[in-house]
Amino acid sequence: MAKILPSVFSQPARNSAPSVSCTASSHPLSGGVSHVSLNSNGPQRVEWPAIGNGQGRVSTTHVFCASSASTTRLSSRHEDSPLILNVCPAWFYAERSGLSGLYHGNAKQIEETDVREFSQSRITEEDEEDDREVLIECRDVYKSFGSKHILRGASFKIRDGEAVGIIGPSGTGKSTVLRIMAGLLAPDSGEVYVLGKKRKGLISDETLSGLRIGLVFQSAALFDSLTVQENVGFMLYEHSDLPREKIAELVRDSLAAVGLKGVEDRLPSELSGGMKKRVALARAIISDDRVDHSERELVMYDEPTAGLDPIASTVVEDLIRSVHINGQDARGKPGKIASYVVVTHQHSTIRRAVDRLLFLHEGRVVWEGKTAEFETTSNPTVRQFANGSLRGPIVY
Ligand SMILES: Nc1ncnc2c1ncn2[C@@H]1O[C@H](COP(=O)(O)OP(=O)(O)OP(=O)(O)O)[C@@H](O)[C@H]1O
Repeated sequence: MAKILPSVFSQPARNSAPSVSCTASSHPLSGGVSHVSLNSNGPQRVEWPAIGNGQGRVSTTHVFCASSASTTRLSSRHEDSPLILNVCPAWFYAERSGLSGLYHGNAKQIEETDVREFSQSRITEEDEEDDREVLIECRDVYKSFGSKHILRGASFKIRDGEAVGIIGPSGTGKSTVLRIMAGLLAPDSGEVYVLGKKRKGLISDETLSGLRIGLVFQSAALFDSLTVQENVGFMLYEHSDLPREKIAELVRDSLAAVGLKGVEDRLPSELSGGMKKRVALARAIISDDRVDHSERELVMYDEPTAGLDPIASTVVEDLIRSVHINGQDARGKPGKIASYVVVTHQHSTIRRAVDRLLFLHEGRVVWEGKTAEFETTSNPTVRQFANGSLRGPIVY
């Protein structure tokens, strides 16, 4: 029995049946758990290897699922967020940040009883897989609108330099998450950390956080009565003392970066849907070039390709990539925007524009993975979504 994790063995299994027991042995080098055996109801005895890093502090998460037929390693990652729990009614051995234990239940029971507890590990915890700075972290965020409980314990991190997609069924709270990250909406409970500092209110209450956050709305949200020039340069006209000619030059540069020329004097009503989205993108990336560009920047796009034909979508997807080339801004100058988040439903956008995905379902992140894993994961919720199937855990 592993000494380092006494809680695993001393605490009663949740919702336990009397015949379940769990044993483990220490890894000779790391001191972590190297092997876990689960003896569950009936004759089957399931065993599986576990990789622990022990030493009293477990930063790696391992979730194992023991069904009567087989034992599957569901996940082994370093995230604080809850893992793939929407899998099967079974026994789970979950090890994370000192909150290790043996759990039983179907997805609902697991999520409702244990996920909040899982996400309580400290923000300062080292991440062994990805040590890039965390720009924004949401921890156990809840948000309701009246009686509609939209976010129910959403936890995730966005790191410096990442291109992250947030996907999931309609109405699951993706745009709500973006607005909370952007500081336009306050969570009912849970925390949002910006560069490791807990946000206390909305963005309007904040002193400089060191992170510039841009949000490109789904509808492009251009001001109808302003020209493209005025829309793109809006922030600089309102909040900088730059001369008008200089703003005009920056607007021109930003529009050129999204492939638009000579549209400065047009009104939004004179643009196609794709052009409006590009203008919104230009508005998100424009900035006063006298400002210290060592300040980090995160741009968030809410369904940037919704309503566009496949080719126009490709143009916008590639633009999103290109304006975020690491180490360069939209005008090819050194330095700022390298991180972005895209909420999308479109497969092409998932494939082309982002590298990592967060899958939001019923108000929580139920799956995270690289874009390539989206097509191959066995997670039934993601599989159903990827295949557009009517059968599966997502109920319409
Ligand atoms: N300000 C608000 N007041 C009341 N209800 C709201 C508000 N904002 C969002 N909602 C509701 O919260 C739910 C989640 O909305 P949200 O836009 O975050 O979902 P989504 O996952 O982005 O959906 P979609 O993919 O369809 O755009 C919806 O039912 C929506 O009607």
